[in-house]
Amino acid sequence: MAVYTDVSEGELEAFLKEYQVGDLLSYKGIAEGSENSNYMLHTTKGAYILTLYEKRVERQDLPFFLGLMEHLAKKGIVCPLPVQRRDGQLIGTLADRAAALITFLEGVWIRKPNATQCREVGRALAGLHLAGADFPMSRPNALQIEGWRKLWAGARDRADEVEPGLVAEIDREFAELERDWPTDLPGGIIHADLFPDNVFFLGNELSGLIDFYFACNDFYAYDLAICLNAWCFEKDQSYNLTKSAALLSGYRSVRPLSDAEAEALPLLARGAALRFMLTRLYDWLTIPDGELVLKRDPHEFIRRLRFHRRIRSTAEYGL
Ligand SMILES: Nc1ncnc2c1ncn2[C@@H]1O[C@H](COP(=O)(O)OP(=O)(O)OP(=O)(O)O)[C@@H](O)[C@H]1O
Ligand SMILES: N[C@@H](CCO)C(=O)O
Repeated sequence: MAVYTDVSEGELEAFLKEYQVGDLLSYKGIAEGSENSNYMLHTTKGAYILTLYEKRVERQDLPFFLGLMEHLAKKGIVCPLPVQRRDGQLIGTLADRAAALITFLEGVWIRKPNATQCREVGRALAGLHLAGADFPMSRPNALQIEGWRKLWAGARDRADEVEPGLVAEIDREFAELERDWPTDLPGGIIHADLFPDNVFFLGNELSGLIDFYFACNDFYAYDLAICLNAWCFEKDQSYNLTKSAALLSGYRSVRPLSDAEAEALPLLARGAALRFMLTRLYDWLTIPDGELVLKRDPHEFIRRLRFHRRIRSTAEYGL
């Protein structure tokens, strides 16, 4: 999260009158994260997270995201619950943005996850895939190859400033991914952004999943490939095979992977690395410095992309 939009106390109090959450005691912006504006609220009834949806979230998609959280929570996945307004709606408007209140989850996200925690994440991801299978709504993935192309079009002119030679490398990558991207793997609802900062733990026990604002319908194995990118690289960008093997075995203990899914992992992981490189690159080049917004480094994902390109067998992921 981040704070792109400031909210005054008066505006917030008026907004909260639409809910049965008591009176406002305190609120503060959460600097962490990069997509939406988030505030931590304390009211006389408890703690809540207020989210104001920013550029990558379309208002028309909110019923999908919030409905999905309700659906998953009912199925036993620990995730925030959207709070209903007095009129029964889940979405309001604050400071000219679509806004929602969600329940606060206990736990912390882990800066340096261990293999046991990676196994838990694999299990939770598979659990989410199974629990989402009967969710009645669907949403195409806006960040598939076509969406990546749009981001690239907005960043390509200046990409060589970030790293010389990047334009030619990424153009080649697009050509290969477009040629080889699978078309018929098992799919359904995926989280699509299950990074360490979106998973809370209490010790080694996973205590909740947050941030469903990229959730969509896509291949399950693509979600797994996102997690390999997000959880298994160390700070020096080396790949931690122990964590990777743990994450994959955790996943497979809940939902088996077909041979076709396993074989597709290196390519899907390249696509996932490219996707996160591109959103980061775009933000890197377009968000002014000095905002209360975390600008994430695209270089990490350039290196991860190169790693996956060199993979010749899924054994290199510990599968
Ligand atoms: N339901 C919740 N309970 C407790 N803390 C929360 C909750 N939702 C968000 N947070 C806090 O806000 C931070 C950012 O939230 P979130 O990851 O949803 O934001 P984002 O801008 O969408 O970020 P990202 O860059 O990961 O997409 C979290 O790391 C956490 O500290
Ligand atoms: N998890 C993403 C941010 C949301 O797109 C990243 O680390 O780049």
